[in-house]
Amino acid sequence: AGRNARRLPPAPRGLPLIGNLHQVGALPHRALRALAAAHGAPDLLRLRLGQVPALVASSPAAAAALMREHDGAFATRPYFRTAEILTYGFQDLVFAPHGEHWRHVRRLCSAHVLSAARSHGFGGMREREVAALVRTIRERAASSPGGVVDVSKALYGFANGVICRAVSGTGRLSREEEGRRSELFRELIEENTALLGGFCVGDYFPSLVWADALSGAGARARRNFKRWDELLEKVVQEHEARHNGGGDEEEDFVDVLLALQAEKQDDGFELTRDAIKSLLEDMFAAGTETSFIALEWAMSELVRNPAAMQELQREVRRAGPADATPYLRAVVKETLRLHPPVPLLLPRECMRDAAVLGFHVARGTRVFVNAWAVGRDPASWGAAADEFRPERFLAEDREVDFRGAHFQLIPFGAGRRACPGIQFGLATVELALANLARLFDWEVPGGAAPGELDMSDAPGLTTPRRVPLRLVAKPVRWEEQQA
Ligand code: HEM
Repeated sequence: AGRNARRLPPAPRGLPLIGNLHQVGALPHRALRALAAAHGAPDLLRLRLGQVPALVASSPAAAAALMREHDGAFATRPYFRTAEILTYGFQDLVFAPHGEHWRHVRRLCSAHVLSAARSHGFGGMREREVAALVRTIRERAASSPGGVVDVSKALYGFANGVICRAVSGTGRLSREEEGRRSELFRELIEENTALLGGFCVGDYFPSLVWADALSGAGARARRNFKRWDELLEKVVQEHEARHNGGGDEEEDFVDVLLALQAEKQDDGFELTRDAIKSLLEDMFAAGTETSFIALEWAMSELVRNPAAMQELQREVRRAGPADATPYLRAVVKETLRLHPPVPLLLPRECMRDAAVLGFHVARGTRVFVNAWAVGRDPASWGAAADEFRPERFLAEDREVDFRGAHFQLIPFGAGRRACPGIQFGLATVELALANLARLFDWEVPGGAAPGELDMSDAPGLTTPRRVPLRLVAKPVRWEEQQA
C-alpha cells in the first residue's frame, strides 16, 4: 500500500506551528486522557508537539503493544538538549540517544542496584535512615503547636538520605559535612528536575535550537552541570583514596562502579570517568524524587481513608518493624496505581516504522505511555477505579503484578526501558511506611475531616502533591500497644 493508504491513529486538529502543544497543559497526564477520550482514541492518540510527531498510549492494550510486542522498536529515548548538557554529553541510561552504549551501562547498573538492595549492608543503611526519619517527626511534632508536622519535607529528606547513602556511602565525613552534602545534592536534583521538566524550545522545534540561548535554559543547565561535576568528582576521589587506604566501610554504588571500571569488559566496553559520574547523577535524580512522591501519596491516601490506615496499623503493629506484610504491599500497589510518580513514564522514541494495533507509526515519533490513565481505566479496575481500595489486591485469584508483567498496572514501565530500581524503591517505601504507621497515629490538622485533605497534584513530568502534606503526628507508646 502507498503512504496515503496507511491508517494513522486519531488526532486532534492542531494550530499552525505549535501543533497540539497548547493542549498538553500543566498536568499532561490529565489533559492527554481527556484529549484521547474526546477524539475517540482509547488506545493510541497522535499529536504534533511543535515540529515533533508524537504518540500517546492510554490503555493497557496499547501499553502492551508498545512495550511488549514492539519493545525493540521503542527502546530508545528521544534527544533532549538540557538533558545532554546535564549528563556529560552522552545522555546514557535515562536519556540514551541512538546507539548501544546504554545497554551496557544499564545492565551493569541494574545488576548492582538489585543485588545491593538485597544485601545486608544496604538493609542496615535503610533502617538507620528510617530511624532518623522517625526521630525528626517526633521532634517536630513535640516542638510545633498542635503537633503539626510538614510530612512532605520530612519524607523528602528521608528519600534523599537513602539515595545519598546508597550511592556514595557515608565515607569518613563528619555528621555536619554529611548534612551539608545532602543539602547540596538536594539543591542540584531540584534544579535538574526544574530544567528537565521545563519547556525547552529546541526540544519541540529542532530548527530553533538557537532560541534556547535566548531563554537562558542552556546556560542554566551548564551552570548546574558544573556544580554536579565538582561534587561528583569529589565523591569519586574520596572513594579512590579510601580504596588505596584500605578502609572497611560498607560497599556503595561508587565502589561497585570503580570495581567495574577496573575489570576489563569482554565486549570492549569501557566505563569512563564521565560515564561513572553520569550514572551517579542519574541514580540521584531517578531514585529520590520517585520514592518521595510514592511515600507522600501513600500517607495522603491513608489519612484520607481512616479504615485503610487502621487496617495497616493493626497489621504492622502485630508484625516486626521490618516485615513487608500483605496489606502493606497492597497499600503501596494501590498508591502507585492511583498516583504513579512518573505518570507518562519517560518518553521513548520510535526507532523504525512500525504497525501498532493496526496503525502506522513513523520512525522518529516521540512516544508517551499514560500510566496514570491506564491505572484508572474502568475496563480493568471497575466502577471504583478512582477510589483507594488496597483490598482489591488481596484476593488471591486476582494477583496483579506491577513490575511490567501485567499492563493494567505499570508505574515502573515495562520492557527494556523499565525501571531498574524497582526492588530498591519498593524496599525503601515499604520500610518507611511500615514504621510511620506503626509508631504514630495521624490526623488532618485543625480538626478537618479526612475527606477534606487536598489531593491535587503539582504540574510537571513527575507528580508530587501540589501542596505539602501537613499532618498531626501523635507518637504511640510502644509498650502500651503490646500490653
Ligand atoms: C517508587 C519508586 C520508583 C518509581 C515509581 C520509578 C519509576 C520509573 C519509571 C516509570 C521509569 C521509566 C520506565 C519506562 O520508561 O518504561 C523509571 C526509569 C528509571 N528508574 Fe525508576 N522508579 C522508582 C525508583 C527508582 C530508584 C530507587 C532508582 C535508582 C536507585 C531508579 C532508577 C531508574 C533509572 C536509572 C531509570 C532509567 C531506565 C532506562 O532508561 O533504561 N528508579 N523509573
